Parts: sequence; structure tokens; C-alpha cells
Amino acid sequence: MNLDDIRSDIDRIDRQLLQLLSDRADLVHEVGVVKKRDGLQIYAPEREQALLRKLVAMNTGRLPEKSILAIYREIMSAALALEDDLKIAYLGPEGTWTHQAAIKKFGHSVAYSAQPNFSEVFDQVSRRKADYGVVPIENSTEGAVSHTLDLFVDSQLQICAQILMRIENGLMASIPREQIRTLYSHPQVFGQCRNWILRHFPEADLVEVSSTTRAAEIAREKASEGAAALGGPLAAELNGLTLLEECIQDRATNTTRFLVIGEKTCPPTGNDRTSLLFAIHDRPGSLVRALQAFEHFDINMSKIESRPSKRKDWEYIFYVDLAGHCEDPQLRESLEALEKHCSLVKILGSYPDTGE
Ligand SMILES: O=C(O)C(=O)C[C@]1(C(=O)O)C=C[C@@H](O)C=C1
Repeated sequence: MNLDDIRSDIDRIDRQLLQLLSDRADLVHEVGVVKKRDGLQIYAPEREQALLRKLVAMNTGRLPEKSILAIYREIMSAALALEDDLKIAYLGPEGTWTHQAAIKKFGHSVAYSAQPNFSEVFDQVSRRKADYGVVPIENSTEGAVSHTLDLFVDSQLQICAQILMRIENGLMASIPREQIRTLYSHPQVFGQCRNWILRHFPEADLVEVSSTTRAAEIAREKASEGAAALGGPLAAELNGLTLLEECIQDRATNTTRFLVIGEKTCPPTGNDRTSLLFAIHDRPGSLVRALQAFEHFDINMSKIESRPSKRKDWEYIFYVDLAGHCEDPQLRESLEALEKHCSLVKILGSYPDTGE
């Protein structure tokens, strides 16, 4: 076969693909009409999860799983945009890791709205100026993002999905390495690169800023003062900076877990995670008894954090993640048992326990 023949076969298949995609779009439009009529959520993470799992299992061709997932991410992104003018709020400016996580989840067809801090992301969704928000919750090297945890206390928003994203930070500047005097970045990124900084820039001043993209902007603006930034390659590219060194995080597998927040949580998928917060009575053994509620019903607790309650000194709020969905009978029973030992229990949401 010659190249022209192969290409004309590809053209024929593309025509068929386009026709099939248009047919799919017609059906998606109908789904949108039904959802609006019945007051259902446009974004359906449980359906996306089931669809992706089925497609990956069905695939017997040459395309790797990663490519199937990427292609379908964009097909479903187009679908979301057809069903409604979806807007996703994230910690900006453009190019932050949170922005990249949001795109990983919602694709390129929906609208995005950059916010200056995490509270604004919550606020935009609460005031319905955005449909969903994306916020980081924890990093595998540096741990919890405490500000996000704190925001859940007074918010009515629910978690509806999670995004796992490998974070590979780099050193970026528009000046040579020898001229660097000050490093700018988000505090989480400084924590993820602590050993590298001590080894390579023990004398540098570290300045915390609101995001990695903001750090890159400052590295561009203050180059003559010896400024450089730590962050992702997209932030470097958007600010015309050179990546002087890549993958500087202390652990190669450095991963951040982000949450999608919205008005409603997600229905069960069979592989779910539930996040909640609770406060205990100030009595001996309260915490042990609270946690025994999970053990008693054979519920696996994958994480626990504590934060000051900010209402009374030395009073804490505990955040836990459990395997299962809050509609599962066993998990429901364990939550009823938990309530007996707590002055406050608040379910933050149940959502698919996957990174896709
Ligand atoms: O099935 C739905 O609920 C749809 O809205 C369609 C669709 C899709 O393209 O398959 C799009 C977005 C949803 O998040 C899930 C699935």
C-alpha cells in the first residue's frame, strides 16, 4: 500500500468518526434536556467512571489505555459544554497545577475561571457563579493543604470527584543559574522540593506566593533582582521563562490529590471514597471510641488529619477518608455509631475512588 492509499482510508474513517461523534452529540443534547427538566446534575462522575471502565475493558486494539482515556476525556468535555455552559473555578492564574488538574478532569471544551485563592473558589461555587470548583487537598510528599480543609467547616458544598496528578516541579528563570538570589513559589511546592533547595540553593531567600504561576510572573518581572520560580512547565512556558532544571521534587512519585466541589455529591459507583469531618466530646477515650465505629463495621479508614477548630483553643476537628459510599448500609451504620461520640459530624461527600 502506498501513502496516498493509506491516507484515503484514514480520511474515510475520519468521516465516519465525525458522523458518529455528531450522532453522539445529538444524544448528549437530549441528555442535557432531560437533566435540566428533572433538576439533575450536568456533570455525572459516576457515569463517566462506568463509561471509561467499560471502554478500557472493551479495547482490544493498538491504542494504549492512556490514549483512550485522553480521547474520551475530550469527547465528554465537548458533551458537558453542549449540555450547559459549564464553568469551573480554580486557583489561578492560568497554568497552575490546579488549573492543569481541572483540565485533566473537565477537558478543553468547558469554560474556566481563575480565582486568586481557595476561598474564592469555594465562594464562586457557593454563589453559583461557577458550577464546580477544583482545589488541592493533599500531596503525597508534603501532606495536607490545611487551608482547603478549613474551608469545608463552614461550607455547604460537597465533594463530587477527585483528581490525582503527578507533580513534577522545575526551576525556572530568565537569568542564568549563578545570578539567582531569591526563589518564589507556593508553600506546598517549597515543601515538596525541600532537600533539593537545601542542596542547590542553601543561601537563597525563599518567598511564598499564592500560586506557582504567580511565582513565574514575579521571576519574569524581577529577573534583574535575581528572581527565579519553582513550579510546573506550563507556568514557565506562559511566562517565557527557561526551565533550568526539571523534576526537582524530593520524591519522583510526588502526587497531589485535588477535589472537585459542587452542590451535590456523587451517586455510588461500587468503588467509592467518603470524606467527612467530626469533633469529639472532651472526655477520656472519645477519639478511640469514635474511630472504633469504623473498625466495628469493617470500614477502612485511609486517612486522618486534625486541625484546630478555630472556635475554642485546643479544640480540634478531625478529617477522615473512608472506603465506601455514604449510602452503603454498613458505612451508614458506622456513621450512626460515630455520631454517638461526637459533638459534630459532617459528611463532605462520596465520590469515585479513582484518579481519572
Ligand atoms: O450520561 C450523561 O449523564 C452525560 O451527560 C453524557 C456524558 C458523556 O459524554 O458520556 C457527559 C458528561 C457527563 O459527566 C457524563 C457522561
